[in-house]
Amino acid sequence: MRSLQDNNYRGYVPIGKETLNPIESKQGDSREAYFIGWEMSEDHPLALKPLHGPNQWPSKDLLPEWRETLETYFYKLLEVGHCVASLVALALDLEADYFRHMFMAPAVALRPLHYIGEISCPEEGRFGTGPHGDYGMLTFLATDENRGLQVCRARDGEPKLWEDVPPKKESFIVNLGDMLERWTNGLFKSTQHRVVTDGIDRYSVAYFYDPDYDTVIECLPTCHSEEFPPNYPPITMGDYFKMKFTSRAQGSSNMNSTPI
Ligand SMILES: O=C(O)CCC(=O)C(=O)O
Ligand SMILES: [Fe+2]
Repeated sequence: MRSLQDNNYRGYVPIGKETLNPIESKQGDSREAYFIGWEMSEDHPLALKPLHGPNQWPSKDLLPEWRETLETYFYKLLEVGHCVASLVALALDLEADYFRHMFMAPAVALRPLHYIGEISCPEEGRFGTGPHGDYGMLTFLATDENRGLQVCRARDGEPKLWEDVPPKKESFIVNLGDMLERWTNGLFKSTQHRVVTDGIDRYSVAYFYDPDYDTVIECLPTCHSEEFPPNYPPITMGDYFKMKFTSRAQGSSNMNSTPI
């Protein structure tokens, strides 16, 4: 297929091709996805960086309104992301626009997802989406009325307790990502989540609100003190993503645990 996912992770990902948690999954996640990011021509200076470049669009004959619909959603959600990031900043005793300069040409991603209606079985390693934490700052999830999403609050507990997140019309489910955990020195925890499906097709749309590629993710000034020094070394957004993609390709789990 012409729109198959490219090196910048843009385009179509067939059913079972992606495995978010290679340790716990015995097969690829039973979903298909389509990734779009910030639209950028090939000759744009930023397009030299990983994750950046043109999106892959199916032909207009095939899906006449696909591009316009997704682009409208993409840029509207970017505004929503900026608003919620301001609230996060205020909650952390920072200026409302604290994060804004980190989102000038951000590596945000929009991902419509279709779950194929398999019956998931976590004990046998069959998931709609394997257990993981999202890598960036915030994720805005819109889902249809079918259940599937679960979160684990006590991520270091054994056995892990997974709770259903009931779908709610006209609302977003907001997940906190790994970067927010690193920025806040563990005060905000990256939401560990997974999708288990029960034989019914399910649709969701994930929007990953993630900063510019070169943003350094380091402990925020209001989140450390002498008794509570930074737990995580600084890392750029780009290097963090590279690290996560590499460890996923090498078969590591994407579940986070509290650093000791
Ligand atoms: O489909 C969902 O509800 C969640 C998807 C998800 O967690 C992801 O793609 O990272
Ligand atoms: Fe996720």
